[in-house]
Amino acid sequence: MCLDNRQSVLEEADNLEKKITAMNRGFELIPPGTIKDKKDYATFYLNLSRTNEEIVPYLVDGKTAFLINRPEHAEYVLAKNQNNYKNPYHQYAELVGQYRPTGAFLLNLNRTSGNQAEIFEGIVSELAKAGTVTILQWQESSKLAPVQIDIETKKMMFAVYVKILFNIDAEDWSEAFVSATNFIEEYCANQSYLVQNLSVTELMPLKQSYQEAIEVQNAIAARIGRCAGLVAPDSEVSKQLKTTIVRTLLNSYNGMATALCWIIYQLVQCQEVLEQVYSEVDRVIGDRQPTVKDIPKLSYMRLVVMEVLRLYPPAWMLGRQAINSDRIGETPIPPGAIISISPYTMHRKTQLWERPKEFIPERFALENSQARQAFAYFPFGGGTRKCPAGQLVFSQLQIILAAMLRLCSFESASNEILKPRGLVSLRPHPGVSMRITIRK
Ligand code: HEM
Repeated sequence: MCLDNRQSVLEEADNLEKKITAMNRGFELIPPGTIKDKKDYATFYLNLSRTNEEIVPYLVDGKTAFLINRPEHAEYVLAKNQNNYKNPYHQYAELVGQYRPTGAFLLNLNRTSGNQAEIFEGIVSELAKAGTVTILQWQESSKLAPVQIDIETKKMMFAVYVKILFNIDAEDWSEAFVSATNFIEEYCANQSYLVQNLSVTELMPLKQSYQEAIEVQNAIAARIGRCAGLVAPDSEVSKQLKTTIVRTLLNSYNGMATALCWIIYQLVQCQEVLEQVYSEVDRVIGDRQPTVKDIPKLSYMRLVVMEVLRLYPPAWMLGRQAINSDRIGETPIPPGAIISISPYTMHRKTQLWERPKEFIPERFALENSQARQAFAYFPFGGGTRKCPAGQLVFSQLQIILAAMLRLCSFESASNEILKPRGLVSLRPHPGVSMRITIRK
């Protein structure tokens, strides 16, 4: 572990982070309600999907785009005819990088010796340890003030995945990376609004903060690259490697943190389900750390995780762009057309799901799932670009939740009903604030 590097990246990131948080923390870039439906992208697309049309055309910056509205068409674009649909360039390019990490990049990073099962055991033990340490820290700080779970889960998951993927201890960098990323996500999602509505003098400091936030991400990615030995100690880390590292981290920690946060929120809203989860955790785990062997025994918790990822899929919107002209169902698709495929809207369609707004984990029990159409449920996408972590994500969330719930209980510190806010990920809005106590 390279301590010198670690010290200087900390200072570098810390200075930049101070500037960003001074600019951004505590205020919304766009005053609530200013552009109504459009600012609330998740509701905008949900409303679009409520028509009976098989594909819903809509306008983006004057050009026609299409929202896929049937599972068979999601399957067609994401899998069956995937070669005709590439990832489009969009305003998040700086955030996610031009270079896309693949499953192969992830596998190469796993320098742990041993077979797949041993590697997975290592990941599980890392998650169980992180869940235990974090929940006790949260419980301590909750004595003074409620914990902002939406921010804290991101910091925890960032450190966990830097450890799992790169074998580096990065707790000290998580605050800087997470707040820089939050700022970029917010700025990119609202960029056209800001450009149209702010004067140059108002826009300048935001643009500068945005550049600084990108620098924070890159500085941390470069040090991770060096500390992990992905380049020689004295050589430059290429832009390609930096963006690959940033994007790998965003893919892994951001989705996991968002999922964990929604699960905790949803369980606290539904005490009956929470009680069943507690009794399963107590029966299966008792007073030790959860391990790989517990995963199949935490069967009710798995249904809970699947149902939360139906209601609140963190990767709520997948974008593609047609390369050649095509026909999807009855609809002609011109070359270059943007195609939006949303797990969020598909997971809430009344034609596919009974009582879709309700939280009913039992709908994922085997006997209730067999007749389900392919691509009615696809929180991890589909085809060759499907999430390489895929099904393992359910198990990883089971472990981290079991590690937390066996020790502590959560109580909402606010009566506010959260709304999903669709930026890069589906964030809980305005934020999840909880009190945490040791379970008797
Ligand atoms: C709840 C957690 C997660 C969710 C909901 C999720 C969802 C997704 C989805 C929907 C895609 C496909 C995007 C598209 O088709 O455009 C994707 C891709 C990807 N995910 Fe995940 N993911 C999660 C966790 C993870 C984790 C833990 C890792 C790594 C350890 C990971 C690594 C990746 C990578 C590398 C890709 C890009 C694959 C490629 O393009 O070749 N994800 N993820």
